[in-house]
Amino acid sequence: MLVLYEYPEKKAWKKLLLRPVLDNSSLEASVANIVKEVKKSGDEAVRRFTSMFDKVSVSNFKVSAEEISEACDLVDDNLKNAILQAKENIEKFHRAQLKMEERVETMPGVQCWRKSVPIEKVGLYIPGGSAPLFSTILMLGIPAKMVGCKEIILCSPPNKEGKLHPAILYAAHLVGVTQIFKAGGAQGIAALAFGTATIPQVYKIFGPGNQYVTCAKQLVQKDGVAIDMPAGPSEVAVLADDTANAAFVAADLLSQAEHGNDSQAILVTTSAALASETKVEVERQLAVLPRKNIATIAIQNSKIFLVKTIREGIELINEYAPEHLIISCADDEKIGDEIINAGSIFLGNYSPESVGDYASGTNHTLPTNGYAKAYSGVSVDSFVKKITYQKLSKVGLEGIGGTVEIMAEAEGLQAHKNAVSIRLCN
Ligand SMILES: NC(=O)c1ccc[n+]([C@@H]2O[C@H](COP(=O)([O-])OP(=O)(O)OC[C@H]3O[C@@H](n4cnc5c(N)ncnc54)[C@H](O)[C@@H]3O)[C@@H](O)[C@H]2O)c1
Ligand SMILES: N[C@H](CO)Cc1c[nH]c[nH+]1
Ligand SMILES: [Zn+2]
Repeated sequence: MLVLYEYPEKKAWKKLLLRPVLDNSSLEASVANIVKEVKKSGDEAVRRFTSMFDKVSVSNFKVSAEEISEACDLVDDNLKNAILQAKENIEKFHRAQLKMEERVETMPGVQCWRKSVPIEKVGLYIPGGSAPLFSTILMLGIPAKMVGCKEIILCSPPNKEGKLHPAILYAAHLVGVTQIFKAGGAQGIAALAFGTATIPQVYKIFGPGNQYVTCAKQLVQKDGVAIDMPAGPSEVAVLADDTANAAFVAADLLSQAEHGNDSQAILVTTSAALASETKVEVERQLAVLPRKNIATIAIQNSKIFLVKTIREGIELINEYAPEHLIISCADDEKIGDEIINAGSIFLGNYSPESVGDYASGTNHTLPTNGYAKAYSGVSVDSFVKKITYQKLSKVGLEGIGGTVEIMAEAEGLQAHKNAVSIRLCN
């Protein structure tokens, strides 16, 4: 049952907006142990934790070419066509992000420019604990391939038969993943971070996952591996006025609630009528969901906030910094412009969040747990490094040299000054 908070005071917001998290100390300790073991014992530890958590013993983590071709035959044409349509839109949206930057002459004879260089080896984590999220492969594999990453390594947890879902293998093959491994959870992340005899080490790890996966990504960063962002349990916030439709709002809240027990959905509204109708609708729609058990727990962690004005609603949303925000208000675009903290925004009554999850073109790998205050979702930029270049002519160095000499001297760094002076004297 969704809890309704009527006109909560601002000073209470922070506490009311907390996400449902596992006890952090025990989570970190158990994930740190898994990471340490994989670093020390490689494949043996990955195998051990796979039996422990995925309840299956896997002799060879690597997915063979035969397994891929068998899986491709198993995916029906309807699903293949849907995946192809989604792929086309995701490619279109991400291709528009590829921009060549100009050379800039900051002073006569001083040229500076920046070039995007693909990260050579990337690891894609594809969640598979409670649902095989093959759509995430499109979200990560398409931009990785588009920018030219050479090695694209995919890890995902095996099912009880020790296999990956056929659609995962089909999508991975379609986007050009180079190697696929049946290893999930914190052990899969650690394998990508340190490498094992079977699983190659990568330079950056991408992808969402549950709290174990997200914690592992954050821990391996300390060993010098980059990560995209903390993309943990899914969440959605809806900001609505009395033009919203309660049945649509309830469906949107449930669409994220069904991801996991620790997902969260919140409704912020100025309409008391919408608040109570949505409560009823959520119960009605929830009762017939196949993942009712999961969504029910997530809904218990979810909330409705009745606020006095939309302005107050905007402030509350900016404090919450949701992964997804749906704005179902008459002034959707104007309100959207005032949101400063959100991963991805869906405007109006006909933009359900699940369209962004699969097929509109935007990326669904997004910051959760308030990280949208500082992080963006995955984009083509996530898969490149930007190298800056500069070239000075003699005239250029003559023009800028004095400035550098004065600054270097003021910092007490004589050798820096000398590198300029020696050239100006010759
Ligand atoms: N933020 C985003 O962009 C985004 C996108 C898609 C999905 N998600 C989220 O990804 C998550 C997927 O979670 P999932 O569980 O279905 O799949 P998952 O693949 O992330 O995690 C499954 C793995 O967790 C590990 N695990 C389970 N219990 C454990 C325990 N007690 N100790 C240590 N490890 C354990 C196991 O190794 C298992 O293979 C959901 O929370 C969903 O909301 C987020
Ligand atoms: N809503 C998830 C991101 O939080 C992405 C997803 C994949 N499949 C369905 N949904
Ligand atoms: Zn989703």
